[in-house]
Amino acid sequence: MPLKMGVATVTMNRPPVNSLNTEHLETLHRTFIRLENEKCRGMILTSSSPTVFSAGLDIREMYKPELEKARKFWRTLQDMWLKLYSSPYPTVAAINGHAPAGGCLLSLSCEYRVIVPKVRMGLNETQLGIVAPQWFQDCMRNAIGEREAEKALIAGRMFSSEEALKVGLVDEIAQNKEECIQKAEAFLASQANLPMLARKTVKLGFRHQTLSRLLTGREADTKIFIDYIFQPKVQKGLEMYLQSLSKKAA
Ligand SMILES: CC/C=C\C/C=C\C/C=C\C/C=C/C(=O)SCCNC(=O)CCNC(=O)[C@H](O)C(C)(C)COP(=O)(O)OP(=O)(O)OC[C@H]1O[C@@H](n2cnc3c(N)ncnc32)[C@H](O)[C@@H]1OP(=O)(O)O
Repeated sequence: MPLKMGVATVTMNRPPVNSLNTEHLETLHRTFIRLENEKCRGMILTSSSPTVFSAGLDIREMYKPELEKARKFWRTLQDMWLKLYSSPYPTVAAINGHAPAGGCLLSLSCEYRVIVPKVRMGLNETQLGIVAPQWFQDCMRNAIGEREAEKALIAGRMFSSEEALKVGLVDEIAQNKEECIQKAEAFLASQANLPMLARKTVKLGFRHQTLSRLLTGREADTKIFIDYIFQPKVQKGLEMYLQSLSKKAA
């Protein structure tokens, strides 16, 4: 995590697709805490993969899990997201590859998004037979508005880079990762002279409702997750999805 002029670039590096298991989520969470403690001036979130930003939650954490491990997984996801979404420093996602589901959530939790061409992003959970949790949905709604979010979430729509720009899911398209990072740096530079306290206060004001919805209902949210994924038909769906992903690789 190099810090250049107080700006950190956090590069996810969990091959092959940066899927988010408990350990990876813990690493991200610790990183965001550290950045806050070190009074970081801005953060760029990106990926070491040439084709994938993040494939979202690691489906193997939800497929036939032990109960306590599944609970820990979900709480760690909540912790990571609460830290990122409420970060006092400016955040940009340099989306240099596909960003389905939890990968899309990571980018939506940043303040500004730059994407490369020919990749896809969105909350596709419905297509997997699972449901994007309320706080995932809130992040999408906050980015693109009620009507577009409702349509996208019901369909589990994956947007192309161009569609994402058109609907406001991202702020800019860059030609490649290098340009993506340049544009991310330019956004952070544009924020650098703003008084930090005022900036942070306005940001948290906008995000307060979404944050408190989870903060006041964390246990209930965990229970909803556990009850949902332990249903036999949901497990069957996850099994088939995992098989389809493996078949694709074969
Ligand atoms: C009322 C209800 C309320 C509460 C909610 C209840 C439940 C909902 C809970 C949570 C919400 C879920 C959020 C998620 O994030 S679920 C994950 C969704 N992700 C996806 O659908 C992406 C799947 N992956 C892909 O589409 C492609 O892999 C991708 C486009 C990202 C990259 O393609 P590429 O061709 O480069 O790689 P692959 O050959 O497909 O994959 C390589 C390797 O990685 C494995 N893989 C891929 N994605 C995942 C994943 N998300 N988790 C685990 N493993 C993954 C894939 O199987 C291959 O493995 P192997 O065959 O062993 O090489």
